[in-house]
Amino acid sequence: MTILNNPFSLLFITSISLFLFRVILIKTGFIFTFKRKWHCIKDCFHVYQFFKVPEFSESMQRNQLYYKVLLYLHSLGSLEDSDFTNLFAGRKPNEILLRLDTNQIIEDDFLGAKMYWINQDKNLVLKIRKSDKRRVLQPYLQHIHTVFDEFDGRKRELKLYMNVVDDQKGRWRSVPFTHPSTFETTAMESDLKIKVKSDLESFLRAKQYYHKLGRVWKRSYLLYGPSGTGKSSFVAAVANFLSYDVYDIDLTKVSDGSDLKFLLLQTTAKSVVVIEDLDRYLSEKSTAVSSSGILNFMDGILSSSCGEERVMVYTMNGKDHVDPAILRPGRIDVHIHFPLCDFTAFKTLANSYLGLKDHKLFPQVEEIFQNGSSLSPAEIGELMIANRGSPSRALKSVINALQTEGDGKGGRCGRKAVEESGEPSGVFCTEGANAVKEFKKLYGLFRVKSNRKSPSFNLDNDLKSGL
Ligand SMILES: Nc1ncnc2c1ncn2[C@@H]1O[C@H](COP(=O)(O)OP(=O)(O)OP(=O)(O)O)[C@@H](O)[C@H]1O
Ligand SMILES: [Mg+2]
Repeated sequence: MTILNNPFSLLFITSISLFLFRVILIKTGFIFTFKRKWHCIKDCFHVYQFFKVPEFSESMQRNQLYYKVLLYLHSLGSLEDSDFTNLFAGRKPNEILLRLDTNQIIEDDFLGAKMYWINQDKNLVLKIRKSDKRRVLQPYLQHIHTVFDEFDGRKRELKLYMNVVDDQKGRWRSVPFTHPSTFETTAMESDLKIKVKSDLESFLRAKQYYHKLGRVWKRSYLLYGPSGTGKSSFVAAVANFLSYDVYDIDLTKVSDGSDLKFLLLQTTAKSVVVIEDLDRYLSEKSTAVSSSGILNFMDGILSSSCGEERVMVYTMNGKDHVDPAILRPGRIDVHIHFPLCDFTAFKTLANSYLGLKDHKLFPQVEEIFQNGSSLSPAEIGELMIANRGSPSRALKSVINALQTEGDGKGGRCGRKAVEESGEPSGVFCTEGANAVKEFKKLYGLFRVKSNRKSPSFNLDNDLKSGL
């Protein structure tokens, strides 16, 4: 009793009690439970409105807003404070990504209003107080667009989509696209690399031009050449260069022409749509899609929005037995030949695989290449990887392989070339030195014309005039 009569002791005991009470409140879930109950009570006195953002439209086209909102929500700090969320490994080592779970609710504050997002299966639902709606909804959606654009401009996480037969969860499954291939790592003639890059850049700037012409804003490439010459790696390099997603179409999993169009409909803008080994599918008839189905797909005639801002790439081992209708301008704008390895490509490979800029064995290798080559960059790359501990051994094994595998007579050419399919005769000799000459001539014309008009216009003018 004497302690309680002493004001100092009383003050001390009260402070200790308050401190302990605070610790209990913070350390236990009491305060959170209280807050939640309080929210529930407040909810009863407010009228809410719900706005659904579905992943697909009625015509099964992907809803861009859905992806913008999803990306926005993943950028919010409140995701970390959720009761439950998914964790995934990121692209960088030790990177952990937080991902929304089904039915997870995310809170967001905007201009003093509380916004709730509910992640339902294939829908994102915005819950907002009716009294706040008029004031904040429009600016809030605008804010989401701005955040998305900023993020998109900085760096998007690219995705590789593959088509599946089962359509329960849509026709595309995606994984992060992490292919390291770039134009720098691809062994091809440097002139050609520069021209392809500028062709792609000019395509990116040409939206208005395509629209003025009433054409779908897309550019189609044919990559053809023997196996292991870098066609698939080139597709990855294009995607990395443009920061575009990749949609890889497996034609064996497509039931018919309309199914193929449907797949295209479900791709998003800013993407590279690839069909690998098209010649094989066509000749073996290993796909249920008819040639006319392929032609319709290439034309992208379904609607202007389904083919917009796409780069279409078709790969083939050879185009000799392919219906010329498939190769005609408009369907395929640029043809790029991927030949077997030549000395220039060999030097690029030696530099990237072995770190060699020069070596005393190079003249010998060059001499063998002068007679032609029978090995692909993939084969030469493999020899270099296997012997990377000793550059001299690696070069000797390449020399050996070139001498034994090939007849040394240069049966096949060793240069890359690009063609615009608008060439009147439809033919550029892409073999050997001729190919280089023709290619330079072609791009020489590009340059001349681009000096006269804006670059984005010229490529198409060249095509239209049947360059
Ligand atoms: N031109 C090249 N420059 C650098 N690496 C290359 C080149 N060509 C092939 N390679 C290497 O060889 C491997 C196989 O190449 P890729 O898969 O791109 O060939 P491809 O032409 O698509 O073959 P296929 O016709 O069999 O599909 C890859 O690992 C790639 O790194
Ligand atoms: Mg390939």
